[in-house]
Amino acid sequence: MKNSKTVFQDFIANITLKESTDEIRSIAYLVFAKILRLDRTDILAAKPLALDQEQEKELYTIAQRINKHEPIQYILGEAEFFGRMFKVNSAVLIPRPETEYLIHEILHHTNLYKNHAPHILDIGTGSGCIPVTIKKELPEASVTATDISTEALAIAKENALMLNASVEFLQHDILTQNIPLGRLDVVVSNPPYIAQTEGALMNRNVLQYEPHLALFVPDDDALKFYKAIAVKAYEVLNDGGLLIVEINERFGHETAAIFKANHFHDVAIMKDLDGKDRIVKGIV
Ligand SMILES: C[S@@+](CC[C@H](N)C(=O)[O-])C[C@H]1O[C@@H](n2cnc3c(N)ncnc32)[C@H](O)[C@@H]1O
Repeated sequence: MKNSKTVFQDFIANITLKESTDEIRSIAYLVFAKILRLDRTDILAAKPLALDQEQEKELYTIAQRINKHEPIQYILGEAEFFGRMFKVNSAVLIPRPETEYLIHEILHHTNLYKNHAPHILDIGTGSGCIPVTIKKELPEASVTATDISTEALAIAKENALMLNASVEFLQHDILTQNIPLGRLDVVVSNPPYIAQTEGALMNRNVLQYEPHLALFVPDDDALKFYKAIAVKAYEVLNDGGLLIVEINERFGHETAAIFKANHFHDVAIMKDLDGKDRIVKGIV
């Protein structure tokens, strides 16, 4: 009879990706946790394991999808962000660890609000990972999130429901519409910021599977989201309010200049753990 360890080894033997053994193994652990409810210890313990036909077929199909470079998060329909699992599908960007940095900065800023519950807006919410996390970490906040994509908003709403976070969602185009809200304390956004020509250098798993609406901007106007966000956020932020955005590492200084040109003060560029410019923030 097979055991959990040999089934795991057989699964890995079916993966033909060029990634390192460690990366393939961590993908396989995610698969086994979700599909067979087995963690690393269960697998290493080589427990007797008899798969039924359906499970065998499912593991085979997953291996084929992995071999076609489909991100494991889309295959399993979930991704981790700030310690919580979020549903994802091909209509939403897979939440990235570097985006968690925005959450830390917002929590730090909202510590300043002792006497009133802050109102926070996330523009271009995708899976809803930012507003749902903020609401879970800061339950007294009033949180609104927008996206142009109805498909993305559907997933974001599912996540809010699943994680029991009360967030208001609005379909909204930040490039052509003003922000339809009253006074805000924080505006946050991780907008599309990859120039079309940069796309040519990206990995197949991103390029073929993640939504281009979430990723790309034209080469000749790569900062168009930051320009629109800075103008419109300034109009609706309270005095002392925070605008904070994730950026393309190539455009830290240009994005900071847009903030300054729109009257934000204390404008700062912050680096991620790899030392790359990753966040720009400013105060009204
Ligand atoms: C880089 S993704 C970020 C998703 C999510 N906030 C995250 O950090 O994982 C950018 C999001 O902006 C949305 N978007 C694209 N164009 C937009 C527009 N004109 N107005 C509002 N949202 C837009 C996309 O649908 C996508 O969900």
